[in-house]
Amino acid sequence: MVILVLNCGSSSIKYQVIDMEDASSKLLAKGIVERIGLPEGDLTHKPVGKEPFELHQPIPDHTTGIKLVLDALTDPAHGVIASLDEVKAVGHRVAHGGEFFPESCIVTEDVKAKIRSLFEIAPLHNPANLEGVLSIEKVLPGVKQVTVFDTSFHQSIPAVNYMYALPHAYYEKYRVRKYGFHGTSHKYVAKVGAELAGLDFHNSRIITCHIGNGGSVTAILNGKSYDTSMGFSPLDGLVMGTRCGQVDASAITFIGEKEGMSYAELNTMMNKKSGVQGLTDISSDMRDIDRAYDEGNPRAILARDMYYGRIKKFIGEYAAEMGGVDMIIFTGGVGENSCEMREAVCTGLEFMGVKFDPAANKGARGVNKILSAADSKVKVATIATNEELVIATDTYNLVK
Ligand SMILES: Nc1ncnc2c1ncn2[C@@H]1O[C@H](COP(=O)(O)OP(=O)(O)O)[C@@H](O)[C@H]1O
Ligand SMILES: CC(=O)OP(=O)(O)O
Ligand SMILES: [Mg+2]
Repeated sequence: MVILVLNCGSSSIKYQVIDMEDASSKLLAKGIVERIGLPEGDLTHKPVGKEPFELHQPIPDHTTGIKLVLDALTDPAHGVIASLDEVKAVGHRVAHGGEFFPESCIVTEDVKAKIRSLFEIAPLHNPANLEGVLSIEKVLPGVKQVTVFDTSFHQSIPAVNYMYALPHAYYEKYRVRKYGFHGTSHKYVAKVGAELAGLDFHNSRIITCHIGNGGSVTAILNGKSYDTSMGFSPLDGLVMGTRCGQVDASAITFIGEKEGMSYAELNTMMNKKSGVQGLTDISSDMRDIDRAYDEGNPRAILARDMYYGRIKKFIGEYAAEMGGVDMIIFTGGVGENSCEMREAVCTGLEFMGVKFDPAANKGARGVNKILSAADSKVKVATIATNEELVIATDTYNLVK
């Protein structure tokens, strides 16, 4: 069964086409549409076994982007299917599922309304995710659609870890609590990592660090999410590309009063103008920060030290919460590629049984690999995440 997987971000669409059967999956193509809504957009299409294809043109919205993807998929030269009729189902990543969705589900009017009701608390993600669903309704009417939520895996977090110490009425009225994100990735890499290290996923203490443009750390106790660094929205926790992560809330109300900023402006400041971008005024992309760091730029040095330091703090916190840790896993764009980050975070954790192997770490990019010494009490690994494969699997199981 041919399944299209869409991961619609605020300005990008990542996609994969996967042929799923009961016991196997075959990747047919993957790619990315970037810079949606900007004067010049890009499509990079990578069909398996064929030459890659690129397109540079304005892409005003997600519907246009999805049409370009479908054209690329059926193109005689670089396509991978003869006609769109071959696409039997579409699986979508949705960032915020609130308390509504402990599991993936088939899209209905009610599901769409619930995704919409969460726009306010996931403004960078949910509107784009729903637009993906609506665009497919337009261009592939009648095809079955499935939504897979970042928050589902974290629904197992106990109240002691998900409640905020705010007046209880706000939880009752608005469900203000920690939800957590990147759940699909945390669960996937923890399972793959446990297998690689010979651990029992259902009887282990694993800390997963998903470090991309957005980033979060999760404590996984006996196969279930026990705590995570993102919160009510994908803003909390780590220092990120443009998001501030953990900050004393009174600093925000203070800035708001001094600068006469509205709540919406404060939200934009924290979500889009902070993080390493805000600290350096250089870039939100860690590759640019690495370059500036190597050139000795003092603000890049401070920003990177803060970014790495915050990851280490969460590892310490979660090891304490679980009474120890058996394995630490790095994934996401930075987690899979930045040897510097992994070494900086793991150095100094010897006291808790981490014996990092810098030689194994060197040059390990986009692979699944153990990075700790053979006699390390705590295993360390980098695992390439594959949220799209999980989405395709859930989609297949729901529609078959
Ligand atoms: N070789 C590398 N070294 C350091 N950072 C990298 C490298 N390759 C990619 N990254 C970083 O990964 C981040 C993007 O990660 P990704 O998981 O794709 O993000 P998202 O899914 O949140 O958009 C960017 O900050 C990028 O700079
Ligand atoms: C939820 C979230 O932060 O996602 P991303 O890392 O893709 O921005
Ligand atoms: Mg991501």
